[in-house]
Amino acid sequence: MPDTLPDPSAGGDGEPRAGGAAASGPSETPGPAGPSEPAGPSEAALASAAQEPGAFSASGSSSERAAPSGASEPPGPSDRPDASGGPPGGEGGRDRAGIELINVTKRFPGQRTPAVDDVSLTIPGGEIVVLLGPSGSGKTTTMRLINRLIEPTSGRIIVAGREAMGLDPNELRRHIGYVIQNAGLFPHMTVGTNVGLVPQMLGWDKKRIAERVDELLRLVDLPPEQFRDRYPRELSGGQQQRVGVARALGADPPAMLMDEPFGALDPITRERLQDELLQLQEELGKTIVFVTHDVDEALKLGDRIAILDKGSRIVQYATPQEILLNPADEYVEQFLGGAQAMKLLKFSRVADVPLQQVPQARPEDDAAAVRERIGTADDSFAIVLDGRSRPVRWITAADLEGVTGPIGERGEPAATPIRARNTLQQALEALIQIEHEWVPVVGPRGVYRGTVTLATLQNAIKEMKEQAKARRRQDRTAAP
Ligand SMILES: Nc1ncnc2c1ncn2[C@@H]1O[C@H](COP(=O)(O)OP(=O)(O)OP(=O)(O)O)[C@@H](O)[C@H]1O
Repeated sequence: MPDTLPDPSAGGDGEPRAGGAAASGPSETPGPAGPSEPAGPSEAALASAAQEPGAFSASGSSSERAAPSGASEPPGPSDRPDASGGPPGGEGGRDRAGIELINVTKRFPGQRTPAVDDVSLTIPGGEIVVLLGPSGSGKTTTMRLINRLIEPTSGRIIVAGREAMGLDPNELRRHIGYVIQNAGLFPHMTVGTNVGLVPQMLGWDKKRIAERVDELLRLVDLPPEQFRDRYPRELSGGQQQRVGVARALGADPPAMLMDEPFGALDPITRERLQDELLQLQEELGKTIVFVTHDVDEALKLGDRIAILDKGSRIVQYATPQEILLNPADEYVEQFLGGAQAMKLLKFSRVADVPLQQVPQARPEDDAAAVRERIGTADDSFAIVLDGRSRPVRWITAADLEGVTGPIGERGEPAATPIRARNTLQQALEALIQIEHEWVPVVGPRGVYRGTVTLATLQNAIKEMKEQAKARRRQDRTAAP
């Protein structure tokens, strides 16, 4: 490993970056030091420096996207885990690898206005929070403050219950993966070496690194045997970006900062990578801060979105649904660009609406008992689940006429399920395409969650509109 490595992330988007860790111009905080690590490599690589897997990880490696509680307020400081200290992965930090900014200001030398001006923001553990704002609003600066590539002028940052300022910057970055536009891969290293960089910095042995590299490449859908020995220039933009994500996940950090990771990709690749990120998140449940200019990307990916104005001033911080139904002001409306009703369908998730619950059955269940569960209504049925609670068939009372003993393989095959993270628009498309009037909904590992019908969608939209109307009335009453 050479002593000094070039910094592919510096000026990746053509602009000099604050605290860019170019080989000759490291970040404001010193780069990690260690016997086996390079001096001054890419900030992306360094910022995603490693940790022992799971040492700091959110409990439960999978989390369904959090259904909004209806309240637009994020959890307040009192909801966060212990901010007073304790080891990473200790009681306070393990549950929720949340991030909190408290009155954070960053004023660059010689600048009249702060790039980040007294910002307070709570990023709940296991969620994707999108920072959406125009160019120069301070999104990147905010990200770099979180992993201490730059230091705040004032204010506090809490990461997984610990004061960031009290942590060694290198230790902090071991808990936070960092993905940037154009991936920031080292061009002279193979894909495998790029992805294994962080475990290598941690001093893992060769076999363990090789296994982890292959595992990560598979995770981002790049078959290791095809991709591990290629160089970044031999990959498409989308593939490079996937490698960037794999590298950031190197040592399973509980949190990831993603700064316009898909900004340079064509729309189709971009959509595909967004879908992959959501799928990955369903399994991994990371705390992700994601920066974008693109409102559709924000609505699609964000569990919550912070809409920023100059100085990272938060104009609105709420779920996508809440923002669409109740934009805080004209600035937010302008950002949304109209067509909110369609966007509601396009970006609200099945997980966000109440699902219909129908009787359930297992192949080994007694026919008479299932018939009783189904009842007598003509359109009644039970959904049959397999041993891993996945929907496989549906069965009516008529199918069980005269049957004794277990229901076995009776009934019709269930429609291909949709996922709880799918949008209402996708649910509508699925309902239009299939013969039945309902479609099963599944969560992680295909586990059954409920069913969706046209009526479910209609009621959900009606309910959302009524909630928004009630809130507007409340706002008008509260206005002086
Ligand atoms: N190192 C620096 N020195 C001085 N000013 C800086 C520095 N880095 C950023 N700024 C300024 O801080 C403000 C916020 O920049 P930042 O890069 O955080 O914005 P952004 O919202 O990420 O923009 P973009 O979407 O264009 O990347 C800008 O006015 C920028 O010029």
